[in-house]
Amino acid sequence: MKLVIGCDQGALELKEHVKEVLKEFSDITVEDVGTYTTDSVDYPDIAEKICEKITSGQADRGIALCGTGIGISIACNKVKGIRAALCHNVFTARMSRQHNDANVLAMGGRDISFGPATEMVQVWVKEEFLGGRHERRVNKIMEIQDK
Ligand SMILES: O=C(CO)[C@H](O)[C@H](O)[C@H](O)COP(=O)(O)O
Repeated sequence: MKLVIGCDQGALELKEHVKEVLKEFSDITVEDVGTYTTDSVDYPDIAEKICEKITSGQADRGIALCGTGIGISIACNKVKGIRAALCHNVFTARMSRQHNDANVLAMGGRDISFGPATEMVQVWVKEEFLGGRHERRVNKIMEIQDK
């Protein structure tokens, strides 16, 4: 799986931690689209970079991080084809894959500590979409963007 990851200054340390966690998965390649320093940036710009990689097919899924995860997830969800899930624990991370087929995991660097983030990422990258009734609902979500 090709994974794209990005953050603003509010989640730089969490991004570096997540990249370390992802190294345990030999079948996952990671592209980091920034930011790379603590200088202030605007999270919508990072969201666009992440989503462009996914919608162009250069990445299968993404991880989007800002201080709370809120702003960057809102921005990602403005992009057609993106289902970004702001998750706070292993349960929501798992459900976002099983029920929502989320293609972006959003987390807050000022919200989630490294321990829970580790487990959330480990679960999220491996969990599969269950389909069935969930597929009908996800299809309805995607139809909204075409109205
Ligand atoms: O979720 C966010 C925005 O909705 C994030 O917390 C941003 O990282 C935050 O807004 C950045 O704040 P800063 O004070 O400019 O670092």
